[in-house]
Amino acid sequence: MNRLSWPQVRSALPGAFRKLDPRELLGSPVLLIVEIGAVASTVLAVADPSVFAATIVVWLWATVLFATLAESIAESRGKAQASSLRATQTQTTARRVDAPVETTRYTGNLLSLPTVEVASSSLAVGDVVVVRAGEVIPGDGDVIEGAASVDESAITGESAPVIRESGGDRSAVTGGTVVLSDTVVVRITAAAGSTFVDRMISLVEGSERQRTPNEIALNILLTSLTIIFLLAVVTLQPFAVYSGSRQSLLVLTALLVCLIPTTIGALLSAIGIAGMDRLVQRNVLAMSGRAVEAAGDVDVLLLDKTGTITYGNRQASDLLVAPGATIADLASAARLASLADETPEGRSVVTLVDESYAEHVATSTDDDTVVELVPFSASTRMSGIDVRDVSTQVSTSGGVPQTSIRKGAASAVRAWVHSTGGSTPDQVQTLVDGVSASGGTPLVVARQAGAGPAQVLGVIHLKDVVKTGLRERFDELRAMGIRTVMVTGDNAITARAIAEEAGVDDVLAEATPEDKLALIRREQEGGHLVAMCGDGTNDAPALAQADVGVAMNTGTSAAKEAGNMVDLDSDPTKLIEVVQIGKQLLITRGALTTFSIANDIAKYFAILPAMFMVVFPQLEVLNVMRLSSPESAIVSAVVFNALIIVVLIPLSLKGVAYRPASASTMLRRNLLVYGLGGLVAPFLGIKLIDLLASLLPGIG
Ligand SMILES: Nc1ncnc2c1ncn2[C@@H]1O[C@H](COP(=O)(O)OP(=O)(O)OP(=O)(O)O)[C@@H](O)[C@H]1O
Ligand SMILES: [K+]
Ligand SMILES: [Mg+2]
Repeated sequence: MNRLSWPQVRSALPGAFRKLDPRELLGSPVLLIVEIGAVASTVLAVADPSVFAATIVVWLWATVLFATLAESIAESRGKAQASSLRATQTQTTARRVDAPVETTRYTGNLLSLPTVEVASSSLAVGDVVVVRAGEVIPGDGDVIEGAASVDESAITGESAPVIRESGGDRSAVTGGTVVLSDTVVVRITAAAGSTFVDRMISLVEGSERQRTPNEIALNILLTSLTIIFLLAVVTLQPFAVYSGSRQSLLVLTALLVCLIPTTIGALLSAIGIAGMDRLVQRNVLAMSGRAVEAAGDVDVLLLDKTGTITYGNRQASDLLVAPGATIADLASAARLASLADETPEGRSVVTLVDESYAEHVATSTDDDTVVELVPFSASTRMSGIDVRDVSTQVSTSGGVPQTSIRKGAASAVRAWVHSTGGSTPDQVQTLVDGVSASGGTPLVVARQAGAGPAQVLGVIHLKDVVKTGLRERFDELRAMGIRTVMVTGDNAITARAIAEEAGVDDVLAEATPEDKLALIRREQEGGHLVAMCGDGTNDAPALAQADVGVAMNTGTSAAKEAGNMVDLDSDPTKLIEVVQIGKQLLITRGALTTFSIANDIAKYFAILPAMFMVVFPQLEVLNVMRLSSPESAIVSAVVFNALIIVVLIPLSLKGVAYRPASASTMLRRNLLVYGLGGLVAPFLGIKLIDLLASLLPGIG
């Protein structure tokens, strides 16, 4: 929104007139005072008509209208976007699973369950639906079975399809997007009416816009200034009467409007709306204005590793056998421990074994076994399986020969092996360190047969790829004064290898969800403003605690729900733009406040001499502008005061240019430019308008 076009202004005009309703202006006392002044002047002008009075009345109304126009223009882009989003909310038919689905995790073949067709609007939270290729996903939810490529362009504008799959951190799907291939089973997480798209719509429309703490503080300042000037103008009259130059109410109103901070009062709300809009243009949805402002002051950024710094497509690529074990042992155990592991990592282990180690694995299934699944969790950092052979069962409980297999983070599996009385050979640690040093994630596999000590069988090498171009972007963040810290559940060596490759400043390895949360609290207690980028359910507490929590759109519903921003492009370095936009918002508001207040000072020099020149000819020295007549001086000041709002609308929408620099440098520079500019501009502007106004009969 760099330049204002006439059609844009014209389409915003009806809205601007609607906003003239005094009830709409209650939130902005400065504008309310101007409107009351305009009404009073209109009455006075009707009672005692003159060209001078009529001109003042017209321009006082113009002042209020320009202010409401600024807000209306700022809102116009969002309105257009909202209507295109509404188009995605068409009613569809959903295939709802017509049987109870108990667990939130893997449950077996849900596809075989009976389904009924229902309207998408009747879906409730917890319902499970089946979506086939070519069908529209009927509501927001998490994929609980299957994997599919999904076209999310209706929401993200990105035409390349994305993968959504069960179990991992890429499970969330959005209603209104389209499944391109395969079939997925989705558990609905949002009721119709409170979906992601609903939130997006109310966000871009600004219907949920609440004033931020900074905005409220500034409004209080502006209101105080207004009251001070109101008192000053009111007490001016007794002096004027005493000195024999009683002032007309019209002139006093004009003086008041010129002195109160109308410029920033008029543009304040447009600046805020434009800031949110700039984020939306970058595909970032900010659920709170407070978060956008906080982003401007963020100095620590925490990033999850998998899915945030890396592409998050962690795939098993190799099996490394431990001393004393065989490849057959390792391949079979790894496969068994992954059969029920519904994470993408788990599925990739099965794929690797089936594709590259099939000859080593005995595929015969034993009907006499009872299998108990041990699902992966972020706090145990292990997954696996317990197998009991019921054919040799002696009693119903206890005494049953049991085989347990665990795979997971080296430290977690070492602790498990240790608890059974076993130990981890040094060579295994060497294998683990080797995988880690390459930036891979090692999963150690161990097996316990019967009640004996568990034996380490080997290591699975999970490979992941660091997203490209991160290093330069993290350098940029550093230049902005932001420290980047990678927090990961992975081991220290892997963490360091990836951190090195991506170019982050710091790492916290082997972090549980609680550790991530604690780290944020610690930083906040140290006076830092913390941003967090994450995608997983295990990142949710941290995303909620962070001052700016940016959830990746690829992530889970829980993560998107917890954060206060969602990046539709799932790009962690988008935070650079978010920070820039936040800073720009704060700077723009500061700059225009400075300009507005400096501006008003210059108007003293136009109006006060004009009012009192007759009785105090000494005031002539203040009349530095050499304005043609007292009436012309007052009219020029009022006209300038109104026009400066229009002149500054594009800047308040576009924002003041931001360059990476320290806050104090920026502040000094802005005070100079906007303070000085604010002082000088009215002298030139008012003089110019005076030259034109003096041509009008009855004024000049
Ligand atoms: N399916 C799985 N089975 C067993 N262990 C796993 C599995 N997936 C991951 N792990 C182990 O658990 C650790 C933590 O995994 P998780 O991905 O939840 O961590 P995280 O905190 O989200 O960190 P990040 O996403 O940055 O890697 C991994 O580093 C890995 O060692
Ligand atoms: K003013
Ligand atoms: Mg994660």
